[in-house]
Amino acid sequence: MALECVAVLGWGDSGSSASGLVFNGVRNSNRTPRKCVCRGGFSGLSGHSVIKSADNQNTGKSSNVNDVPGKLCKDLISLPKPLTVADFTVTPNDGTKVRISFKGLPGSFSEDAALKAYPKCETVPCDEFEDAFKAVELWLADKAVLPIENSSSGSIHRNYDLLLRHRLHIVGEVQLAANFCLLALPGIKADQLKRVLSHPQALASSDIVLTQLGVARENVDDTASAAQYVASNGLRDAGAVASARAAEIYGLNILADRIQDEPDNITRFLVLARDPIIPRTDKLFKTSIVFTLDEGPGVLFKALAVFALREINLTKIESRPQRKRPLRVVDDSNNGTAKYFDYLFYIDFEASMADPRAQNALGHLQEFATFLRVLGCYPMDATL
Ligand SMILES: O=C(O)C(=O)C[C@]1(C(=O)O)C=C[C@@H](O)C=C1
Repeated sequence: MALECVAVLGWGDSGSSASGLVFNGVRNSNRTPRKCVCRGGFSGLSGHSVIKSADNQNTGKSSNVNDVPGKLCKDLISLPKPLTVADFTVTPNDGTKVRISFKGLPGSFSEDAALKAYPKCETVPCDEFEDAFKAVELWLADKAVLPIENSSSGSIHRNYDLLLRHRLHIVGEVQLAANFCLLALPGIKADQLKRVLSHPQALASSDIVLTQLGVARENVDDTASAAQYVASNGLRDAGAVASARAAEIYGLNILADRIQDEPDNITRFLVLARDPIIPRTDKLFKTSIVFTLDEGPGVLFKALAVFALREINLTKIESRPQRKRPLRVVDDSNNGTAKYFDYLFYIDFEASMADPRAQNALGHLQEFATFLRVLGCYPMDATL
């Protein structure tokens, strides 16, 4: 019995950070000459592989430089080295740039969140939230950073729905305090402005200042798009609510800083990736799940009790209609048949999936949930 080695190496992800080993297999085979299929600059497998010279490939004789007197290989250094255990570790933060997709233009707060999580990253702006998901699924980006909730305007429902429709995993969260600035073309004063453009959340959060100015408000897709629009169209009667970084990128002046009504306007973003991370217990982890329940009195109470019983703190609960099953038909002996809206419940709780309490709670929930999916288990962001 001979050994056949097949190594498929060099895991490229569209020129970005992750480069490492995808698969490395050594298997037994009854067939003769042993094939080494190597890609991406490596060849050879520790221990077992034999590199053949061109001369003896047809004869099937073994090739060992020690068998060929006086013909010692001159460029031993250039020969491929056997893999070591270090080759099996993919290190995305080794200086090569991790690519992060986000919705918006450069200078948006979502890009700030991506840069907070990965300061050296290369950001990948996307038109829509769904494009940011797809960019990761299609390996155009390594991760996506998307807003999920805001301290003043609440949940970003679109992203809850997309989490379920796509199969990415939550691998992190980022809390970002957005500082809204009023921007305009250089030389323009605040009292010259007739309208102000921005993301609806930024406009709503800057209500006091905008009301004082008496300007009309115009919604655009993101704060940086507002700045870009004012700048590229040379609008002298329009301002933008956006970040100081957007002012710099698009060449606008900051007329007023910190114009948000609430001093702390915090947005929580999720970091999504193709693969989950390994849950740990040596630091604070959070787990996000989504589930559905049967109809009946106290079922949601029972679902929440699986966490309360184990002293697991819940940090967020959200319900969304089930699009594919919008109504549930229930028998009602008095009035015939009743119809109820059917919901998906999203819960974030403070425990790692490596913690037996979390495993038991989910095992318990699974006994009566009609559907349950773990969206991700990730380190908590306690910084601002
Ligand atoms: O418009 C932006 O700059 C965004 O990144 C989007 C967004 C949001 O979706 O809520 C994110 C955070 C800010 O508070 C305002 C807007």
